Amino acid sequence: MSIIINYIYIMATKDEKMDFLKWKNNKRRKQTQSKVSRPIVKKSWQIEAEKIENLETLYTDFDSSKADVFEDFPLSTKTKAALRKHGFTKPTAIQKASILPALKGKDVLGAAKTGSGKTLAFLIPILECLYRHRWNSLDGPGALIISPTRELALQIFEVLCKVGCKHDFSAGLVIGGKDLKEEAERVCRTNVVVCTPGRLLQHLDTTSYFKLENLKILVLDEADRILDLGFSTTINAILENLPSERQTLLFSATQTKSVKNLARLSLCYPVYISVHAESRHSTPSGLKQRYVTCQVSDKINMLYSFIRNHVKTKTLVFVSSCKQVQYLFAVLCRLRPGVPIMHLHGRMNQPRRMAVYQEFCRKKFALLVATDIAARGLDFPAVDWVVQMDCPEDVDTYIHRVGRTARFHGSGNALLMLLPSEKDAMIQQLTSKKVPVLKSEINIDKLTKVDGRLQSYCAEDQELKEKAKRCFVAYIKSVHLMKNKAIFVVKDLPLNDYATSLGLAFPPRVRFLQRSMAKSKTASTDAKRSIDDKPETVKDSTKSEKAADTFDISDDEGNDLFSVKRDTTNITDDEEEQEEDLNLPDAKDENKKRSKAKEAKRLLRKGVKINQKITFDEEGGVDESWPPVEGAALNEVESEVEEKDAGGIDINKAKVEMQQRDVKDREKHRKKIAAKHKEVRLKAKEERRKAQRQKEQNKYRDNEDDHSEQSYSSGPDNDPEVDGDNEMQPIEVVGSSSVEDNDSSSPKKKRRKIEPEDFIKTNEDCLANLNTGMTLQEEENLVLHLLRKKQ
Ligand SMILES: Nc1ncnc2c1ncn2[C@@H]1O[C@H](COP(=O)(O)OP(=O)(O)OP(=O)(O)O)[C@@H](O)[C@H]1O
Repeated sequence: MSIIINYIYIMATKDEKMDFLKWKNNKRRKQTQSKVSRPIVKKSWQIEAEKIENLETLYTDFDSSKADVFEDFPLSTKTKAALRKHGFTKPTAIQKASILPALKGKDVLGAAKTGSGKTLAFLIPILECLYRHRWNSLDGPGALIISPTRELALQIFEVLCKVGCKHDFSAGLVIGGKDLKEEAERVCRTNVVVCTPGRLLQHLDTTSYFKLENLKILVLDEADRILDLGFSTTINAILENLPSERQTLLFSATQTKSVKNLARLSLCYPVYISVHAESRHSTPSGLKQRYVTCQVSDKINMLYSFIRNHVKTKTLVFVSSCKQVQYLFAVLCRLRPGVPIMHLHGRMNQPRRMAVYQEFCRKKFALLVATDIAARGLDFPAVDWVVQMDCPEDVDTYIHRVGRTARFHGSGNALLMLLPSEKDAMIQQLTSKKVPVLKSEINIDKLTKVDGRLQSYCAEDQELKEKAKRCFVAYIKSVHLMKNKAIFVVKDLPLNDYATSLGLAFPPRVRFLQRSMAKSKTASTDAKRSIDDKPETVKDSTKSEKAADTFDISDDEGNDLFSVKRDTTNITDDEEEQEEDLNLPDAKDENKKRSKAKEAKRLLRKGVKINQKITFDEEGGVDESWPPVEGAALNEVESEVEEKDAGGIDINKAKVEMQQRDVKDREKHRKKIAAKHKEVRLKAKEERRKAQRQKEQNKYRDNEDDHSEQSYSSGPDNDPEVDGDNEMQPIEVVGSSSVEDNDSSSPKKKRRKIEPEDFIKTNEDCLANLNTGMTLQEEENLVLHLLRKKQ
């Protein structure tokens, strides 16, 4: 091309050359001009990289104490936009203090009062961390948030969806009660995993392709709870799967400072941030706290009276165990105090739990009875009252429970019911931890008493009675297992009164308690003996006694996520059930049993017959009666003896009687079944026989003309068409199986398998039809004659 241009240039005239040079210069000038003015178009990733670089430089110069709004924070535009969108404009104290160190990549231990916005304090650094690392779905899990309960995990997930709505990360909720396989497929592609410890470990164990080796940031919400004994094995197993080079954030209203716990997390120069450490109280300022002292037997009356006086409020009631929740919920539903009643505990199935949680969030006025699964972290909107029917395990539990109200600058009320035995020690502990709780006096006489109604409910509803029994045992068990023996003294509980207040006539027997009391008795006598022998051993034996009473578990009975913190090895579930079922006579109950016997006598005198059922057979005779006549007679005799003894039910006698009745009943039942089977069998045979007869008659008619001989030998047993001579043949043939065997050539004979019953019937039928009109003697002679002839 250039050769051609050069050739043209040589050949061109001077003017032409001048023009060409002009044109060339002009073009060059324009080209250089356009190059200067055109802006450099950068790729989006380049812009993003620059922004991230700028953000990181801002971290060093930023003073969070001077920043009043999120807009001032060195955050990505996407995070800021989402915060704006959801109305989060001003950061709270904990957010101000902890976001910056977390952005800088430091390990943070954050502590602040309940409802002070700790969730955002860890969610914002998570989003920024992944944004800085330019994380995407192909990178898998980059952040992990562990929560102690499913409800709290769901709540965190919902807030994450709000503040992360402008980012492109994927987030997943990994909690129990869902399809594991389906979850496994998604969890590997999830960038931010919000989970409960048990479910996460399940995935780490079973989902082969789920790996956390790229994890950048780990968050433990309610860290002290997650790091306590209840979760220790699960958390240790999870930590083994995490990379050692990661950032760790721990948040709680009651933060752990246990070096042992923190050492497990291998924190790197952690920053401890406690924004309310210097404040006067450890609970929110808008929270009014009161306590009342009452007997355990007055608790339900007090709760009912409270509800009746606070119908237009949203109330959360805490009790110690699932079984107490179940019973309270059942009776409150029956009592209809005029407010929607809900319940939440760990033994409910997952969809139900979630439904209750969401419904209570939505409701304006409602009452939720719950165990401590609702104590931590849950942000139910506008709760007016928190009522603690049972004394919490410790002050931390108290702080979390009451923290469900008066959240985020709001106000609320808390009421704590204390037994006289619990009061002093608990109040002293609360005061020492800066919890301002005031005493309230209650006029017990003015309470609305519901125990009478509960007793009648229990009498008419066996299921409710069982619930009451379980509630009783569960409460005693929870008190027995509490760590702090200065507060929780099970032997001071008035068991009889408590049982009556639940609607039970007698307190169910709590066997583990009796055993443990017997143990402590022997321990104390041993100690006495050792005092006499060696004074220096006293200390040790008292210690061992205390150790026997001291247990080491948490109270989340029934919550599959909360594993037990206390040592329940001495009390098995089976035992508990037995204890609930058996109400064996006690020396103490002697009087009550006697009065029951008297009551029975009174009924007999009046002629009241209880639960009598008589069934008549077809002839009008008595087929069945309840109670059985023999049994009733037996009872009468026994009741006389019992009256003499006046000592309640004799279990051994009752057992023997029950066994005898059982044998009789089984025999009767067997006979009935056998008779029924026989009837069915006979019916079937009759039908078969009829069908066969019909078939053979038809065949006989068809072949009658052509093969008369054959017809006789194989013909019907009782064919009415056959004549005198031939009538005898079928009897022999049918009766003799050998004939059938020998004459294998005849297909007709083979077809029918003759049963012995058939034979009897057939012969009878044949004989009935073969009326020759001769005498028996004549017939015999004829038969003999024919046989001889045949031979
Ligand atoms: N900066 C903010 N601006 C407005 N509202 C906020 C802000 N931060 C948090 N909140 C609101 O405050 C309430 C309590 O927040 P959050 O649940 O995070 O408290 P918490 O400290 O984690 O409580 P707990 O100790 O009980 O777990 C929530 O309803 C939340 O939406």
